[in-house]
Amino acid sequence: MINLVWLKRDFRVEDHAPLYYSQQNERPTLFVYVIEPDYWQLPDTSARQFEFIAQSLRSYAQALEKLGGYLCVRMGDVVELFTKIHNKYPIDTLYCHQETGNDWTFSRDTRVFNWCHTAQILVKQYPQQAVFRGKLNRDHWQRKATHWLDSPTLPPPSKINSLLNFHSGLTLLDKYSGNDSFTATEMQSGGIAEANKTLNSFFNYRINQYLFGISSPLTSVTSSSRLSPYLCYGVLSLKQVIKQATSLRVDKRQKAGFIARLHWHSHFVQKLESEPRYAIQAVHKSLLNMRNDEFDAQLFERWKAGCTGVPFIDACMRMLNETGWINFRMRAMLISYASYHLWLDWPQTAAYLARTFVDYEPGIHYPQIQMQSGTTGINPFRIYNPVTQGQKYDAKGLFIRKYIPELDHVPHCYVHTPWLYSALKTDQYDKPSCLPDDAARRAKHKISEYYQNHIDMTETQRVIKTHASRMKNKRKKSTQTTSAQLNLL
Ligand SMILES: Cc1cc2nc3c(=O)[nH]c(=O)nc-3n(C[C@H](O)[C@H](O)[C@H](O)COP(=O)(O)OP(=O)(O)OC[C@H]3O[C@@H](n4cnc5c(N)ncnc54)[C@H](O)[C@@H]3O)c2cc1C
Repeated sequence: MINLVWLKRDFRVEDHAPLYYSQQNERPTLFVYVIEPDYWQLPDTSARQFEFIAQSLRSYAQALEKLGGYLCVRMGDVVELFTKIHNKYPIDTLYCHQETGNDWTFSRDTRVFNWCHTAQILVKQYPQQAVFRGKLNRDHWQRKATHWLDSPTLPPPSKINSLLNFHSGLTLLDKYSGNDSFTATEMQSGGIAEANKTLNSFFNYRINQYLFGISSPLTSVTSSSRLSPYLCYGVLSLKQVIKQATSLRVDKRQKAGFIARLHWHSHFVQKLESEPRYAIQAVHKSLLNMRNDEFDAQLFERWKAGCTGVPFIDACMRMLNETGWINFRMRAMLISYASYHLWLDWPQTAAYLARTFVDYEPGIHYPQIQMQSGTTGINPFRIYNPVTQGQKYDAKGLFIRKYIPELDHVPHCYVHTPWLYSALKTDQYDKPSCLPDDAARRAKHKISEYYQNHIDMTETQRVIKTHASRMKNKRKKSTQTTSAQLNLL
């Protein structure tokens, strides 16, 4: 009999519960990662995410080998592959981390665990965030989360009892099985060494600029921690990063701002875990049909390509397309612009953004998308003015000029509003379909009319009870001295 460690989004050897606990018995262990072609066909997945995973898995294989373990990579359906393995090497226990993914991964997990049950294989699943399965009362979440985050982290095992004595199938990582070629030319690299390098540079130097720099797309590239892809694919342990951050001797406000966001990670993922509908439908049931009667495909294409005619929006989208990352405020502005100014329903825009993000984490992504699109029914409308945002966070227009060379010749006073510059030819850079102020006015009118006529307050109470943070009042007090970004939540 063997142990099977099933890797999903957890490519590290430190604080890795499945790896650690699988070595507490005498059985040899097989470490498996399965490339699932059906997953990589989904509209919210992309080649850039696969590339990051492939890099991280290669580095994981090296780390495992140092402990005496070897990695097996296969491509196909997980249940079919596990059945084959089980026929050859009977599996006693399947060890894995709990995953809060999209609808597809949830049904895949259900199939795998049902199969284990039928084949009488024991399943040991461990959380890697402060996220809890099953019906959860939000009043108790904070206490449970604190308890879990305070519990000790696990060391890597000193030695691995491996079934294999060689890595198998690593070359499959060179063969992406998805349906797009959406790679990012300048994306962050995956792997344990890269993760540690990023973490160390942030903790040793960059954290001092954290709250000053995170709002602008220019400065956030270095001021923000840039840990998101390492956290979402489990190259770093969230718990370990929180513990390390807590013991840092740096400016208290910078440290508190960073740690607060690490806690938000689990707070948001818990929303999707508690209500998986978040990924497919408006969470407030009265708002299910708010935007579904009109979807302008042409506007959608212009938004995706960074060609809406509004320079700050377009520069942000082009940066995202090229690098696979942009800061929080600009993500919020991009989706808000699509949902309000362009009145595009969020499921398609959310899938596109997910595909652009190397750090796509469904549990953060969908709740954020719905908050910024006004479909939770409990968050205030966030209709950003892209011109004033641009003037505030890119006062000199450097960011715009970096990503929109068509505007090189436009005088500085028009760089945020080129539609006012009469010498601009439309074959160089399009005019917006509707001026931002007019589009915002129209959206406010539509949304308040819809809310007035359709909102069911019982449903609003249900959403508050299930999902709202119980930290609200405390947080409001503390934000007065920290960052304006906190107010967005
Ligand atoms: C529409 C929208 C979609 C988003 N989708 C994702 C996503 O798919 N994956 C993702 O990791 N983040 C997502 N975010 C949250 C946030 O933008 C990113 O976590 C952040 O920009 C990543 O950069 P960083 O690691 O340098 O962040 P830092 O500011 O350095 O934060 C450190 C970590 O805290 C967590 N964090 C930060 N902000 C938030 C937040 N608002 N909510 C929850 N956790 C947070 C992340 O794990 C992040 O890596 C989204 C935000 C919006 C508005």
